[in-house]
Amino acid sequence: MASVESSTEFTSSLTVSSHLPPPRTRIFKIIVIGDSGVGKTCLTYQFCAGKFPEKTEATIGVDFREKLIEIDGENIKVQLWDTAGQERFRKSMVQHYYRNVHAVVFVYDVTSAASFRSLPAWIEECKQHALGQEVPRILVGNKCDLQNSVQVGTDLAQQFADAHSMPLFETSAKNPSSDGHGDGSHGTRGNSDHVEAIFMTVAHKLKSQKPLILSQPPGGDTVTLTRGRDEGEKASWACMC
Ligand SMILES: Nc1nc2c(ncn2[C@@H]2O[C@H](COP(=O)(O)OP(=O)(O)OP(=O)(O)O)[C@@H](O)[C@H]2O)c(=O)[nH]1
Ligand SMILES: [Mg+2]
Repeated sequence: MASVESSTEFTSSLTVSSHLPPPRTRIFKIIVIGDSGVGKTCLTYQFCAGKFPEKTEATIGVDFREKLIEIDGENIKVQLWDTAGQERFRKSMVQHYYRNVHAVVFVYDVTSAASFRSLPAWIEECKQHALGQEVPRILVGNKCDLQNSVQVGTDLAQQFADAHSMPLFETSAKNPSSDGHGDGSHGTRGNSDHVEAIFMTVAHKLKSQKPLILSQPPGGDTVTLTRGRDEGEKASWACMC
């Protein structure tokens, strides 16, 4: 799979080697997990294609969707892993979902109390795959357009999100500008969150967590790009699978 390396802007105080490779696009791997039917495929499609898919079928294994975005002048590829909710379609793939993942999006359906009750099991799966605390997680309640069928109130979802130190977003993959059904993580909110804003928030968080640091090797006059943390993390960024 493609390697992930870095680029950044250089400050004028540093001498830059003319042998530096051309800037490459960083890739953020974000997995989207939750029960079958909660709308993971629709959410990822809405973010990447900008529309609601006319028809979806249960995801088998995983579908990849990518979108190139720009944050503070840096091009970043957001790679969404739209995972299968059905156990039989995911069991051989699970270990690949979690390998070198940068962020996790947990999705439930606001019209399905069962999908909300499943969240602890999804969190447990993350734990079993030894996901580090530094990996951002967010909680998304989808299908807010179905206001008359809501089974999971914002207060309950917010309590759960707080207990697990995750921000909560409520949205609709179908109608991103539909009215929400109450107050959310951001205080009083009359509208549901836009799908695009949710994934952009995750990307911003990742970018701020993973700054590119310019360092000058002792005695050298060239600039080395590092990620500022230990080698293990650098390796995990350099290899997707
Ligand atoms: N009204 C409404 N329906 C939605 C929304 N998001 C998804 N759906 C519908 O919910 C059903 C399931 O959506 P999917 O995106 O395929 O669900 P999934 O989570 O990917 O399911 P698996 O691939 O089986 O894990 C489809 O019929 C969608 O049209 C939404 O925001 N509002
Ligand atoms: Mg799907």
